[in-house]
Amino acid sequence: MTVKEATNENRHLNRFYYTVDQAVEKPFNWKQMWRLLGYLRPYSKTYLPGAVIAMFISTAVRLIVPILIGKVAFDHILANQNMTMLTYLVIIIAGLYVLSYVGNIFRIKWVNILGQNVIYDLRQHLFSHIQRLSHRFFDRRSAGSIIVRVMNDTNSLQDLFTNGIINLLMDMVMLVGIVVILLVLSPKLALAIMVVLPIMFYISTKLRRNIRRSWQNVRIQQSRMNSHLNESIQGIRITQSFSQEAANGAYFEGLNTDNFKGWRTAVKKSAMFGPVVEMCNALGTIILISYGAFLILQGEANGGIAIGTFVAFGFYIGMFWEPISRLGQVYNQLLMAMSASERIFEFLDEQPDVVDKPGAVDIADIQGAITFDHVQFAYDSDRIALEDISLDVQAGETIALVGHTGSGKSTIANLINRFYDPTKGAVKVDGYDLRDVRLDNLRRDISVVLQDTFIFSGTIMENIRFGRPDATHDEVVEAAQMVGADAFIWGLANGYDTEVEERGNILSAGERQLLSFARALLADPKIIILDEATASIDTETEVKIQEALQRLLEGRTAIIIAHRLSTIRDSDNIFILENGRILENGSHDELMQQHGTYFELVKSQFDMLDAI
Ligand SMILES: Nc1ncnc2c1ncn2[C@@H]1O[C@H](COP(=O)(O)OP(=O)(O)OP(=O)(O)O)[C@@H](O)[C@H]1O
Repeated sequence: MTVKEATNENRHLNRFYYTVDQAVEKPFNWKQMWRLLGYLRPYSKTYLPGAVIAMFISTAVRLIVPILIGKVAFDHILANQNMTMLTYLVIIIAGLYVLSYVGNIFRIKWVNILGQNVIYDLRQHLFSHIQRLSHRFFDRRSAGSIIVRVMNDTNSLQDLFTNGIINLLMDMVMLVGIVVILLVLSPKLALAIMVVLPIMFYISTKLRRNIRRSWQNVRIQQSRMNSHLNESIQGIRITQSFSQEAANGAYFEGLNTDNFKGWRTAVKKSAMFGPVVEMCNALGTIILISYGAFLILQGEANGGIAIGTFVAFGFYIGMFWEPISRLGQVYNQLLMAMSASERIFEFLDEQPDVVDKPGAVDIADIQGAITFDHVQFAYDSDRIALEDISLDVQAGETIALVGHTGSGKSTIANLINRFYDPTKGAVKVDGYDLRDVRLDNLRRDISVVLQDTFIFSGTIMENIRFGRPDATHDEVVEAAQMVGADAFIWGLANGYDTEVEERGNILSAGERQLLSFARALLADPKIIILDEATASIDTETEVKIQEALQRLLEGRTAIIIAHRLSTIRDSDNIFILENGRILENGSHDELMQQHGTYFELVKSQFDMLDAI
């Protein structure tokens, strides 16, 4: 397949676009800029003034030296052939260059430290803020788009903070300095040369923006390739089992082609910048030589210039283009910073909807009684997930939630954890409305075991310790033994010190669940929620697990969400949910006698087993 075909063929696929919908640049906004500059405040007495002073010193030296060479050396010393003065002058100029060199070294050093610190602070601020946001926030956003903001958007502010702001200051001082000096030396020649200025500024800003957009385009292509690669590797088993390697490969080829073309365009445009600056430089030099020579011939007495002025102009013209072209660059950096910071501030301004209210209390010694008092809940305003749910769970009781997919079982668990607040009614623990209790206090006493257990990268030991980091080695082993996880852990290469990668790919689903049981047991919560927790366990293991569960649940309030009804028959109370409402409830025996929905569910599971 040719490069072109590959691109077109993939156009209809609308995947991996999350990075593309984010604007690359935004108009300048003072308020936002001011907020960004606020991140410099912690360094306003250290690196910031240091960098500014160092910058002023090196800029001042660069501005003074051409005058010393032109006006002092040419027009005075050489005109009077005073060799002693010339020696002094050379020593002074050498000294000034050393000063400028030292100033530059410190400027670069401090500016870099400053920039890195600001990005570090910003990223830290953003991450700790995101960690506090409520589930609703994460419901609306993909992990990819959040990662892009924490990494890429903060990175794109890096240039502004490391070089941009100080360069902006330095270039402005330099430009104003040169213009003033040129006007003082010879207004006529200065104005003639400055004709090139707007042309240069225009070309440099336009061209730079064009180049930057091309590189941005390359970054977007690479981002898409990364996303595709990530998804391809994660989903490789599904791809292979559906024999979709060729289609997937063709899609990658399309992305690769876009990337390839993007690079070519960006490199081509970048190569144009140097020659354009050269041309402007040449134009300025031509004006200087032609009009400057004319003014020299005219003589100082007749409104012309001295030779030293001509020499100084030559130096200044050489210094002119650098700040102008860099100002264009800083301007572009500012526009990029506006869009990146807008996205960062959007996250930072996002307030968690579940927070501790002022005066929130701790439940002194949580017992674990749970009450739902006429609870209504909706994830989105137009779709009710729970309607008029009332239930009472005594401390230490085990209840089960049963119902079809989407009936609201996990939503009940989410409300007990206070991941969301009910839209009507109240959820209470030990009689306390959860909205009046400190979140930390509540969640410390609740453990959730999900069917898709999350395993963090690290050792088995660290994973079990997750909910109680100060647990000793023996306590971890004891917890694992109690839930029957100990045997398989010793079978791993390094026992408890075996490293597992993120999501625990080297473990079976059942093993991951046993780990999460141990994790929950070690955390020693008063309330435990098992959401489909025994679904991945085979029947033989299930018997062991049932015993482990007995131990895990002993003395705790338990909410078990299970499709497999055999796991819940001993529960004190079973609630049957349908479309977010409680249809019936009671013990297994009571419900079986009622011949209602529960009875039908049990019967259908038995029929299924019989059929097998
Ligand atoms: N984060 C969410 N945002 C929006 N709607 C959601 C969210 N989570 C669940 N829902 C919706 O709320 C309803 C109840 O979902 P819930 O997850 O509580 O069902 P469930 O009984 O636990 O289902 P399952 O047995 O499949 O796990 C469903 O209609 C579901 O589509």
